This record gives sequence, C-alpha cells and structure tokens, in this order.
Amino acid sequence: MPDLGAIIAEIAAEIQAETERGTVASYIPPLASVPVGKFGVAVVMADGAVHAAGDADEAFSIQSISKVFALTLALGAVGDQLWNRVGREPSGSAFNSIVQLETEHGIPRNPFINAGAIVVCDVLLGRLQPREAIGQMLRFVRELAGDDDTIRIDDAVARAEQETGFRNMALANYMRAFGNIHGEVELVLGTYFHFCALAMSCRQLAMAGRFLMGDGRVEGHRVVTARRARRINALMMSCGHYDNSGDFAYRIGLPGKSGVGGGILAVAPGIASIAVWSPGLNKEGNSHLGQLALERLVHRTGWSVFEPRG
Ligand SMILES: NC(=O)CC[C@H](N)C(=O)O
Repeated sequence: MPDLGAIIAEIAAEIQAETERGTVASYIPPLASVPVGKFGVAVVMADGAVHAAGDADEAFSIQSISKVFALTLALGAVGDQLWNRVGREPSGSAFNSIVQLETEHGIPRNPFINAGAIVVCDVLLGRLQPREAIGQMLRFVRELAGDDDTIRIDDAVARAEQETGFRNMALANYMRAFGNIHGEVELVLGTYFHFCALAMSCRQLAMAGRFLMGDGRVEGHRVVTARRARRINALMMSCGHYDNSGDFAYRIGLPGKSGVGGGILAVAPGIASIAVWSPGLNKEGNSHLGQLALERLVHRTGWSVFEPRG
C-alpha cells in the first residue's frame, strides 16, 4: 500500500479544492458561524501511528457523534436491559423525526437518532445527577482520547441547543407520555444538550475511537469487551447516518457516526480509527465532504469491511 501519510495529504488537498461543500448547520449561531472551508482528517492506526492533515487540530462541535460514547456508557451501566427501551434497527427517517414513535409506542428505533439518544441519557440519569453524568462523559471521552484536559464542553453550544431544542423537547415529552422517559424532561435534555456540545479535534476524536477498532482495549486497558465493540460497530454501520446510513455503507463500507457539526468518526476494525471534519452538510445532515474524503480513503486503502481479506 502506498504511504498513508501521502494518501491523507493528497485527499486533504483534493477536498480543499472542492467547490460543492454542502450547507453548514444554521439552527444555532455557534454552528452557523463555522467557516464552510474547514477540513480536517486524522487516522490513528492499530499500532498507534497517527496521520493527520488539514484542520485536524481544530476543535469542532461533535454533536451526534457523542451518541456513540453515551451508548457505550449506558451499556456499561445497565447492559442488555437498555434494549428494552431502545431498538437496534435503522430508522430510515431524519435524525430528529417523531413519526415512528407513535406506532412504536415511544420506543425509538435505535440509540443514534435523537429520540434514542435521549432515552440513553435518561438511562444514565437513573443512577446519576445531570452534573455527574456530564462529568462522567467528559472524563470518559478525555480518557479514551488520552487527553488531559483540553477536550471540553462548549457552554455556548449547550445553551443555544437548549434555547432552540423544541423538537427534542417534543420527542422527550412524547416518549415520557409512553413511559419511556423516567426522569424530568428538562434534566434529561440538559444532559443530552451538553453531550452534543462536546468540542474536540479530529485528532482527539480519532484517538477516542480507538476502543472500537480492536478487542475493546486501549493501551492494555479494557474499555468494553470485544463483543461489545463489535456490536457498537454494527449499530454504527446500520444506523450511524440516519436515513443516509445505507448510502454510507454502500459508498464507504465502514461503521461510522456523524454529527451536524460536520464531523464523522469511522472505524476500520483491526486497522484504524478515523475522524474527518468538514462543516458543510448534505440534506440528511451528514458532512458532504467528510463522506467524500472517507470514500476516497477507503478506495485508496482497501479498508472497507466488505473488502475480501487474506
Ligand atoms: N444530528 C445531530 O448531530 C443532531 C444533534 C443536535 N444537537 C440535535 O439534537 O438536533
């Protein structure tokens, strides 16, 4: 295989030259003001080598990528009981859709749509106060990334989410009516919005994803079991990009999770943890150029999980 550092640099240069960049999320000012020209990529290999290019060290709002870390914490807290309250099927609808909740009695399709992640937060609050759950999340992500204290929660983003989160409030209240939210809706959403407001760079995000590329251990320290890592990857493959998940699997063929900040975390099992960031989104709310960069990376490296091996 050609030199990975060269491939990444080449892709970063190609992406910078693209003119169709998608549309930056505009529902809150702190996201709307991010320049559409930003692009970063970081790849952490199984042996620890890191390759990065572009704006790989600039922090951005990870938004729904936090749903992966929240799910991991909730599975750690309650194990398979979580699946009594959240499904494991792709939704085929938008990340903030309410439409399935009525016929499916308040049980969200999966933990990676907003409704599912809100239930995941409620599960975490079964044992912790919001402040504790937010602190636990921040510590967890910092520890996964091997970061001391530079990863933070952007309070301006959390506040803006809170001020404009009418759909999320509707989702949470609707699920509460079905008995699938147990805590106070405001506290559950406050926690959810703070998770969405985590700010980190591509390099930090790719580091934080390391626990999903192998047997669940990072530098000898067990984060999850190997089986749980596989299962989280399966959910990322089938549900990580909302109603764009099938197309992401088709084009890229890696477990991945996107956020409306324009980031994507993708995992090449046994090989690498990858983070890309470009704030312009496609119509499903996933990074337009982030997907293109991943498509090119997978094409040039043969890292798709559907690539025959051996
Ligand atoms: N897809 C996303 O990243 C959505 C997160 C966003 N904060 C919301 O709750 O609507």
